[in-house]
Amino acid sequence: MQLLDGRALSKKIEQKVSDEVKELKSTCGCTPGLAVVLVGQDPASAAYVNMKKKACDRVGFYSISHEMPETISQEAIEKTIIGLNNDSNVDGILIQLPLPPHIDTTKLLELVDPAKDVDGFHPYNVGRLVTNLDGFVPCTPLGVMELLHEYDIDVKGKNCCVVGASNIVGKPMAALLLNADATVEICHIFTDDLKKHTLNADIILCGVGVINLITEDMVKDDVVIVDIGVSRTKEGKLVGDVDFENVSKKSSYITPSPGGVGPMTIAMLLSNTLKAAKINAKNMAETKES
Ligand SMILES: Nc1nc2c(c(=O)[nH]1)N[C@@H](CN(C=O)c1ccc(C(=O)N[C@@H](CCC(=O)O)C(=O)O)cc1)CN2
Repeated sequence: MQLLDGRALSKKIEQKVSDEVKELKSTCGCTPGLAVVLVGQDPASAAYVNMKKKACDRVGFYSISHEMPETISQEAIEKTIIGLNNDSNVDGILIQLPLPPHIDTTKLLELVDPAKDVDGFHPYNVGRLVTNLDGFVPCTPLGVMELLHEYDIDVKGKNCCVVGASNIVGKPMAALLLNADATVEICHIFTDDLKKHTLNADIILCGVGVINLITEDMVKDDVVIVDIGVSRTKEGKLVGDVDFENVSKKSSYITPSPGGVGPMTIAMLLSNTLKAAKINAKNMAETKES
């Protein structure tokens, strides 16, 4: 069994982003900028935003966060997003999810300029992903593809079982795998007999947030396991969806959780923001020339 070490790969990607930022600064004087919108007091969301800010600092991005109270109105958040769409210092905009129940999340995601949509949640970018066109791809599934690539795991022709059908993880994960010529099954809360599907899979990618959902008897020998779930036990320990201790014995490759997919999410956010900044810099240079 070999570990898919997301922490190590994320450091490598950060270094590459950092080098490219230096180059961008020296060639055009541009500093990539990321704006984060955080609504409410959810401690996990606040921790993720903090991790994103620190990562921006490490690679030399400009970053700004708009932290808003739980009771903020839809209109006030919309106004903030419109302001960020028009702010030339901001290349990427991210709305930390989930949002409080009184907020219309879809409407806000649709308001983000697709060219600044570094989370890849705007329907424009979702459409480009599904049609296998270049665009912004959600960070977590993009990070999973990078991790598989790093360990030379080719998904072409493989039976991949995606467990979880969320807009952030499951659906874009399935689209990326399909674009890479995998045979893809998506299982979800209404799937009858999950084990029947997982037992048939060469690669299982699970992101539902249910502790020990995937057990040893549900996987075949030499399976590749990508654990995208994050939960906290009663004792406060972070764990994934997979019974790591027992499933790892049957796996060829497996992600630890924490230390697997999570750090890749942040690395891909940096990579997407750099991509947005480079496109902006190129567009600005072309406008100046003409
Ligand atoms: N706007 C978004 N909201 C959310 C996203 C997202 O991609 N965009 N994803 C998740 C949360 N998330 C980033 O926002 C995220 C989750 C986990 C990690 C991570 O590095 N986890 C570490 C453990 C960290 C810890 O010690 O707490 C790991 O797994 O090793 C980073 C980002 C939902 N919302």
